[in-house]
Amino acid sequence: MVELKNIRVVYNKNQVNEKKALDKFELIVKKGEFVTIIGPNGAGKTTLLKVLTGEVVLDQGSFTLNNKSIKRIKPYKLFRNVGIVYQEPDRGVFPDLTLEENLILGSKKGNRFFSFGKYEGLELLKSLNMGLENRLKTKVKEFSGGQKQALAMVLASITKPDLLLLDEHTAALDPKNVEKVMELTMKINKELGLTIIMVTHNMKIVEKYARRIVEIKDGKVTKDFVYEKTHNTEELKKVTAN
Ligand SMILES: Nc1ncnc2c1ncn2[C@@H]1O[C@H](COP(=O)(O)OP(=O)(O)OP(=O)(O)O)[C@@H](O)[C@H]1O
Repeated sequence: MVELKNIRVVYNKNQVNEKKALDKFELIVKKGEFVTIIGPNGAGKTTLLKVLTGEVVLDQGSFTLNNKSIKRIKPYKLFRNVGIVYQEPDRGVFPDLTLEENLILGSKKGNRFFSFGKYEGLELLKSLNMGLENRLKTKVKEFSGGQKQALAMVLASITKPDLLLLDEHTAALDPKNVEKVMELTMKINKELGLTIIMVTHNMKIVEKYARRIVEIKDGKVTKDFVYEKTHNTEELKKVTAN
């Protein structure tokens, strides 16, 4: 479970360009939940993800992950407990290594079992039918953006982090690959049971895949509701119209 209480993050504190990016920010995410974060530019979405990865210092408030205060988790531990996939497919993979080497490095036991070729995640990748089945020995830099991003998702998930963050992870992909990567996202949530917080500006994705939607504006949660596709499309329309 993720618990953010009364969070304030201030950039450039005590300078003329001081900016409160999050203020009195509250969010609780249960284990296994899939939460979609939306909001206008500058609302504080990326800052929220930076709080969750431990990249920014809290000016005020507390963040607990599975009942442990992050103040007591060492940064390298947080890195292991929180996975993140960014917009740019190259950021989440090792482009100069082969698919097999990427999977070995990404696996939990990667280092110890390197020579035995043990790795996880290949079945998940194969199930997407993205043409990766027979490309274990191919260098990842030769893959398409969609293939790389699918691999980045798998690498961020196979260690089963307590939390998986997705920062506009489909924004650089063409519509076909957006669908594939979202299919994988839902599998990772449902089949691996990972808790996911996804930031997106893509309202088609919101309409098709979102369940709980949290809207952020001016550093605060302004809406938080479960999107029942048949029931409250009006609620979603109100949010997306802004
Ligand atoms: N490193 C920084 N130094 C100073 N101000 C910053 C910094 N990072 C973000 N900000 C400011 O904090 C506010 C929140 O930014 P943030 O990047 O979290 O918003 P966002 O919702 O992710 O926006 P976008 O959708 O455009 O990515 C903005 O006003 C932004 O200009």
